[in-house]
Amino acid sequence: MTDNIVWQQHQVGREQRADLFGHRSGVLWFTGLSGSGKSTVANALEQALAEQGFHTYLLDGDNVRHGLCADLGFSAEDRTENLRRVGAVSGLMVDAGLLVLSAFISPYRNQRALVRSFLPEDSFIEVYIATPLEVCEKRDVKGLYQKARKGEISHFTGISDPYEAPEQPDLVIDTSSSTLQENVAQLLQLLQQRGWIKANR
Ligand SMILES: Nc1ncnc2c1ncn2[C@@H]1O[C@H](COP(=O)(O)OS(=O)(=O)O)[C@@H](OP(=O)(O)O)[C@H]1O
Ligand SMILES: Nc1ncnc2c1ncn2[C@@H]1O[C@H](COP(=O)(O)OP(=O)(O)O)[C@@H](O)[C@H]1O
Repeated sequence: MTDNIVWQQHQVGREQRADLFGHRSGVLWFTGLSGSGKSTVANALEQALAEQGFHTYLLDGDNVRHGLCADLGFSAEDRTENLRRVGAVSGLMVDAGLLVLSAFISPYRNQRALVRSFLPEDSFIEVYIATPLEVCEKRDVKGLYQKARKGEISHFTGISDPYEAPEQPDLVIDTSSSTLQENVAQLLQLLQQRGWIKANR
């Protein structure tokens, strides 16, 4: 597909763009079951980062599926295509120098590896939101688990479709046994440890 297309090298690169923002660019990838807390945690972290003047963008499964991926469903093939597009967009945003927060179920290990393949070395942090299925199902914020149990939604992750937990996540968060404030503090600390952001900006 990319035959006869030559990559163009630009003079201003990722590092120069990120330097102008005063932080490193990269992707914080939130994976976990529906209702585990991905969006809530990513949202709260983005708010904390924005308050400190960092340049962020939050990509969220529910939102992306209204536009860029509106043609896709939830078969393994469609999820892979969803995440391929999100991986490519995340790669562009990292090149633009941004701190990207991505909240997608991304249930298969090979799909998360595909996303990683779009990004430069050391610019991907995997955050596993490991809230147990029973808790997510009890929350059932959108009523989707109830529909899945009744067979009204097929391929529902955790009920009628698989979720492959990350083998070596950079951070594990269980939102049923920690507060949002604790989650944000842990994530900020991780970003500082990795040198992506500086404390006391
Ligand atoms: N069958 C099925 N399985 C899982 N989730 C479903 C399904 N149908 C609709 N939804 C809603 O879609 C949101 C997940 O979209 P994602 O793009 O994150 O999924 S994936 O990464 O491509 O697997 C997910 O959002 P979250 O609850 O925020 O995770 C659901 O609201
Ligand atoms: N510590 C916590 N962190 C994040 N969400 C929490 C926490 N405790 C409870 N919740 C609740 O869990 C639900 C998770 O929903 P959401 O963030 O939409 O999950 P997801 O994006 O994974 O589907 C929300 O109703 C949220 O208020």
